[in-house]
Amino acid sequence: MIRFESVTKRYPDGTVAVDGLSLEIPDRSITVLVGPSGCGKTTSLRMVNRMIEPTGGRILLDGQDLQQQPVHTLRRSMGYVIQHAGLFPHRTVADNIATVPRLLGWDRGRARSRAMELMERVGLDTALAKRYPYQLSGGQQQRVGVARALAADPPVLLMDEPFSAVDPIVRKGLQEELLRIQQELGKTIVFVTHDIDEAIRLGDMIAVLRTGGRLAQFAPPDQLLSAPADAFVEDFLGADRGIRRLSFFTSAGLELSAAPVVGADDALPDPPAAPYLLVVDGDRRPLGWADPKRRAAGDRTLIPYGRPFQAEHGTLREALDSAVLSPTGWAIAVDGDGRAVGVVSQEAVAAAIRAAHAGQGGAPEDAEPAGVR
Ligand SMILES: Nc1ncnc2c1ncn2[C@@H]1O[C@H](COP(=O)(O)OP(=O)(O)OP(=O)(O)O)[C@@H](O)[C@H]1O
Repeated sequence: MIRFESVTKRYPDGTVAVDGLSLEIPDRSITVLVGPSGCGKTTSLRMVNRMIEPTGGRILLDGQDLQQQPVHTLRRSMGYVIQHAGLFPHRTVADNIATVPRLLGWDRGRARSRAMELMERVGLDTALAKRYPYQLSGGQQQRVGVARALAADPPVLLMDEPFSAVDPIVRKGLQEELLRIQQELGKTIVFVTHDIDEAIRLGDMIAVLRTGGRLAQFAPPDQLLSAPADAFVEDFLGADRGIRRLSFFTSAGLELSAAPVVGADDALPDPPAAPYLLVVDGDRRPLGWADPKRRAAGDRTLIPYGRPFQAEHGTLREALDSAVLSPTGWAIAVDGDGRAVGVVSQEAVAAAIRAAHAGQGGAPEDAEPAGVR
């Protein structure tokens, strides 16, 4: 565990970048430091690998004061990833990744096979091994940066805005990759970002810092969203925190109704069983909604269904989004293969949200308001 004890950093010009920071960073999880520009995130992170020394307080790693540990041993136990990856421009991808193993005295062959293994782990085609950093996209460079940081299998990974320089889609891919790698490797990751959405997405714990390097709140993302400590944190979280919090509730408990389903080429039942009928293909994948009134007038166009949600592995946020996007007001639930397994109304999603907020942790069995039962 990494423990900050009343850590202060005052730069020689008098700037107090970090002010009495106390924090316990749990092992084998992702802790995000987030806050506005200049609030001391980078300074805090760099004090962990002693690129910057505190001017007050101390930092302990597994109970040992960092000051007591030789800097080079410490740095080798901590991978470090920065914005723009910071790769060595004149070294190939494989040589970049193998930097620390080579420093540790591994022979060339072993370091190289480790580099190949890590390229696969971070989702890079090993055919890129002989390229130079300038021959890669920004996202690929960041992956190399992550692979390089993981090369000597350090228990701690320090990441300073590692995904900030890439576009939102690449960034999402990198975030997913990091979560996947973390599931496999279980590192102690300290991650700096100024983006609260990234913090919520990645963090097991989130430390919100305010200008002057003071801790505003330290909490898991769900708790941060449900109970911001003060107006500063609330403001920093943004206006739609209620909606974002729904990402932490599963959709698995939503009671699905069996939609009146028809095949693409089928005639509609007469009389129709519902105001709208869900039209599916031969594999039960949704195609759209049929409106019996339109059909009667000879119009066979389907009403678009928006975006279905995953019945078992989705969230209430996705179910709500799905219901809101659907012109019929019904969200379509699908299984892992995209096959329709049922539908749920906006009202039922709303009831599930009320129940979740009432502390029931999921969706109610029926559409009754939570307080009634
Ligand atoms: N070497 C230095 N000398 C003087 N002041 C510094 C030095 N490095 C950083 N600072 C100041 O310390 C404060 C914290 O800087 P730091 O880089 O830790 O913030 P940050 O939260 O990472 O910011 P950003 O999100 O903009 O990267 C800022 O006011 C910054 O100007």
